Amino acid sequence: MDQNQLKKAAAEYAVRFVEDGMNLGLGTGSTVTYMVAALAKRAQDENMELTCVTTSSRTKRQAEGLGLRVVELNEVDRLDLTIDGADEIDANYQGIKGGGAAHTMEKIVATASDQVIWIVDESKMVETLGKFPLPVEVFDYGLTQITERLAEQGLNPVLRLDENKEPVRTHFKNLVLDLNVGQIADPHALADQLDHEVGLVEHGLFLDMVNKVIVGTPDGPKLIDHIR
Ligand SMILES: O=C[C@H](O)[C@H](O)[C@H](O)COP(=O)(O)O
Repeated sequence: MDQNQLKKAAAEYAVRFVEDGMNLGLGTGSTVTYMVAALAKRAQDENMELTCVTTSSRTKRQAEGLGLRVVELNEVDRLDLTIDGADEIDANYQGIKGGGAAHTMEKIVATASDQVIWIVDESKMVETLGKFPLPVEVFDYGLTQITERLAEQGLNPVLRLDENKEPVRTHFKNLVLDLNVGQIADPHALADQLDHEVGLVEHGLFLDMVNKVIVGTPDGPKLIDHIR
């Protein structure tokens, strides 16, 4: 099975946790694309009433195009469940997200959710975070200075460029620095350090946030439950 088949299997498994009447957070990325397709089908087949909040314009377009009801986050009090992908998950179920530059919206939505499920293929599961560069969203204003400060801390920031060598922009029109930090032995310490960095909008460390992980494996989707 290739990586996309594993992603799809995990994504399709996840929609069983959706219940009629839920307020749902929908993440971003290739795995989420499979999930949104499966969700829309289930909602239609079972005539479910769902209210969805999206974490990118890509997901919004797809969800609305498939007939799901999408509202702004400010229009709901809480979300019952958010289903999202991840770039790396360690042995303690801490994650790195933001490979698609959507981590700021994703973190706000995850924080507003009672339950969070991550759907990944098995290549994303690691012992220790850090092989995947850690994304941080920053303003244009003060880019030179924040880049230098992060470099001084040994975090090796690299401005993310697209295929045309233009800077990647987030939903909020900000920039992304990818930090090449190597093995992140203490994710909480690094998150704390980044949380105190002036001009840093949000980083891609998602700590103590996930309740269930669904891992696509060649033997079928594996559910890791009761994480917190
Ligand atoms: O910014 C993007 C998100 O954090 C994605 O959830 C993450 O990059 C995983 O994406 P994919 O499912 O495409 O591997």
